[in-house]
Amino acid sequence: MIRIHNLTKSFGVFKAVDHISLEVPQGSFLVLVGPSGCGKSTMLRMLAGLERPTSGTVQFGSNIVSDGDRGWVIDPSRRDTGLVFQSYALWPHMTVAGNVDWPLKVAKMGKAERQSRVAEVLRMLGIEALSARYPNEISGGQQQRVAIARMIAPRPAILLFDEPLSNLDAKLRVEMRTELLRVHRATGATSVYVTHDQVEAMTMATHVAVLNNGRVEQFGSPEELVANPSTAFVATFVGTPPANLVPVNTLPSTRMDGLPKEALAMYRPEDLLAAGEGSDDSLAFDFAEASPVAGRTMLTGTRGTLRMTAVVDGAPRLQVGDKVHFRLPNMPAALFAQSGERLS
Ligand SMILES: Nc1ncnc2c1ncn2[C@@H]1O[C@H](COP(=O)(O)OP(=O)(O)OP(=O)(O)O)[C@@H](O)[C@H]1O
Repeated sequence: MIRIHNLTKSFGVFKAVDHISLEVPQGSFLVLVGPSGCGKSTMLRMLAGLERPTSGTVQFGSNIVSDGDRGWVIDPSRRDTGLVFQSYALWPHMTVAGNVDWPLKVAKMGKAERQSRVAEVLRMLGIEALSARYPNEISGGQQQRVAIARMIAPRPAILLFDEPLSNLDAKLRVEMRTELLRVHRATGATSVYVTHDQVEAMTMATHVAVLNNGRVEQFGSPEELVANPSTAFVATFVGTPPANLVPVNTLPSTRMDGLPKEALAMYRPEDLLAAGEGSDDSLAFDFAEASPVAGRTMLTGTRGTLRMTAVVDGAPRLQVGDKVHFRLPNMPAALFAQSGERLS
């Protein structure tokens, strides 16, 4: 179990992490997701013991491992955590096996036991054939596997990942997601994974915390966040593609009835229809792009700073310069205040 209570980290007057509280049970895969600068890495560094909280506590199982109010932090090497960064940070002068063996040596494990554990984790990551190579003799994806093997070798109870896949190409990234989840399950550890990529978050997590400006916008399962976003930020951040928000006062009059004029209306891409001609229940946008997705078409239009995306069957044939008319359902899926809070 990981319990984070009122965790805050200030740099001068700036709060990078601002009173965050959340808890996940053992074996969870918690993803911290949000835009650049929202405080994800600072959170992870506090979990790793690399950064002292300004206030609040971090608890792993029954142990408090960081206490900002009392001003103490258990050393990173004594927290039973493993850490993998975006840059793999392998030791260039050591072979693959040497890199994986190193933390076991530091832990003073006996030689025979070390050998068998190194072989076991290399096998688990499918890199046993590379054991005698040096880091500069293997690919980026293979280096990332070595970094993961090195992290799990000492059997830490908590695995911490900071954007571990962002240096890999798109195809490898998708493969490594599955691989990482397999390793996570095989170890029985609790994982915390930082990413700015909501697709990664939604596909991997048991629990997601969407961060924005150092605060948790919403904490829940991927399904909950998509089905029931509690803020406008979450509504337009998660989902493939994310939901659309339109100011109520720009809706066609047939769709505005009974809605508060100042609010933002949320429409899901799959609830819209697209046409080349306008009607009294449609909104006109400048056609921007269309792409095939799983036998359907994803269509996007822009109007000033507004963007609208629909996923439809039978899309009209459009070219840049054409108008696309999105037909709206009777009621929006949700309403948000201009400030972002959910109204209904
Ligand atoms: N040592 C520091 N001194 C001052 N400000 C810092 C320090 N470390 C981080 N910050 C600030 O705290 C905020 C959060 O940083 P953090 O690295 O946690 O963000 P992030 O969400 O991980 O972003 P990214 O995805 O770009 O890595 C940023 O505005 C950053 O500039």
